[in-house]
Amino acid sequence: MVQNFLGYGIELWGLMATGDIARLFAIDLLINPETRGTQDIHHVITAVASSSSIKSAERFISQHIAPRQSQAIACLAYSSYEEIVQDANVDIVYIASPHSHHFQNCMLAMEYNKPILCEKPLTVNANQAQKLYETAKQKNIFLMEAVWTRFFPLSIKVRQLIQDGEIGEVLRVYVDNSTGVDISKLGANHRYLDMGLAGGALLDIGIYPLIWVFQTMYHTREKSQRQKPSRVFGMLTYEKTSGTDQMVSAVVEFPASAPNGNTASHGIMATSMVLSNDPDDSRVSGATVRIQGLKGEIQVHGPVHRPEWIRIIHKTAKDGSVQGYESRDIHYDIPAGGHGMYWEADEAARCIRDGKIESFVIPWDESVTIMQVVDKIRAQAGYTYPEEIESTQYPLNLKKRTVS
Ligand SMILES: NC(=O)C1=CN([C@@H]2O[C@H](COP(=O)(O)OP(=O)(O)OC[C@H]3O[C@@H](n4cnc5c(N)ncnc54)[C@H](OP(=O)(O)O)[C@@H]3O)[C@@H](O)[C@H]2O)C=CC1
Ligand SMILES: O=C1OC[C@@H](O)[C@H](O)[C@H]1O
Repeated sequence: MVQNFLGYGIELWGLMATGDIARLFAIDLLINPETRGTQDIHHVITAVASSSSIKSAERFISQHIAPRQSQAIACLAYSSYEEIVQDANVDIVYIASPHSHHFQNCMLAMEYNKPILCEKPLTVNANQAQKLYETAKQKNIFLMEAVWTRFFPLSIKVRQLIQDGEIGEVLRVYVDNSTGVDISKLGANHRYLDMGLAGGALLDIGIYPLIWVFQTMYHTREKSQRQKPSRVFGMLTYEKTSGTDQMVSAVVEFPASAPNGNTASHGIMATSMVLSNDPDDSRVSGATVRIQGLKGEIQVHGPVHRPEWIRIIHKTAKDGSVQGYESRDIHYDIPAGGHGMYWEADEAARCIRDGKIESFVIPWDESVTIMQVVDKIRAQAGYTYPEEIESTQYPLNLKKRTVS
């Protein structure tokens, strides 16, 4: 990271892949950080790599970067991921390939000691995640899973409320992330429907309910008090043509918390690609996340991955008996017309500036534990992906993008 004359740390980003989320991330990165109150970090994009063609990288730069970044800053186009990880003018790579490829792409970046922010889910399974974090530790390289929702001010507030005891001990969390995609309109090789790209609901959108379950029931405890799930029960249905998973329901049980917990707690998650938790797009279908404690409830409204507002409901008590309820709402803005991805980028940049290799907000062991839950749900359904994308061998040549 270089320092400018005003004392800002300037993070030089290289983007690996040129798909949908890379575009949203690039636009967010180049929004003036002061619009969200960030005074210590600036981001610039110095390189973009496409595994399919140099044209794709060049087009991405001219459409999404050039209009937003000073022409004085050179942004190079590369036609391979191998080139971008060797660019000395890149402080950190953002990996935005399909999740099937994250393990190989992260290993490649670490071969050249490049710090990484890698899109969710970090990998296809827990063994791959474990191997990545072990490699990062051994080589002293920053590695963070891009679970952007956890960096929203709304999420930070929810975690703080729970830690402050606002709703008492949390016994149950319900989360439904069902996005209502019209699968018939997707091309046959869309990543959602491609087993070779680790398609399906669980890894793509089911990961968010688990992110919520863990950030409310696990991460809110002191590190020494965090206990791994005692049991996981899951069910899964398949999309008939592609064989990818389409709908998943699961219960994650956490053991009673020592020393003051009195009972086990349940994280209940549902996800579906074809059903929707907001069927008429009206935002009036109710809370998508409900965090239920002995003294009240926190409800989260809006998309599970990009939440908008919360309602805090308290039991009011007098002389030990419940008298009624009171509630208050807090609405959150995503400043400057952004998508909300800049907060995770700020965190990654600060970690690198401060010499950290792991973010406290999504610690490595928690990221692996979440993937272990995913593995358990998949194992109960006997749901596996092609061997090469489940593998922890590196290097392996995986399927390339087909450009039509
Ligand atoms: N945080 C969030 O809100 C979101 C996160 N995601 C995550 O980001 C990742 C990418 O998703 P998204 O951008 O929607 O996907 P896209 O299909 O739009 O883009 C993926 C890109 O990855 C590259 N790629 C490398 N190998 C392949 C391959 N074999 N087949 C297809 N593409 C390949 C391509 O770029 P190139 O040819 O230039 O190398 C392609 O454009 C996923 O892991 C997903 O879970 C997705 C959406 C939202
Ligand atoms: O992370 C995501 O969030 C939004 C979804 O539409 C997308 O498929 C998924 O990858």
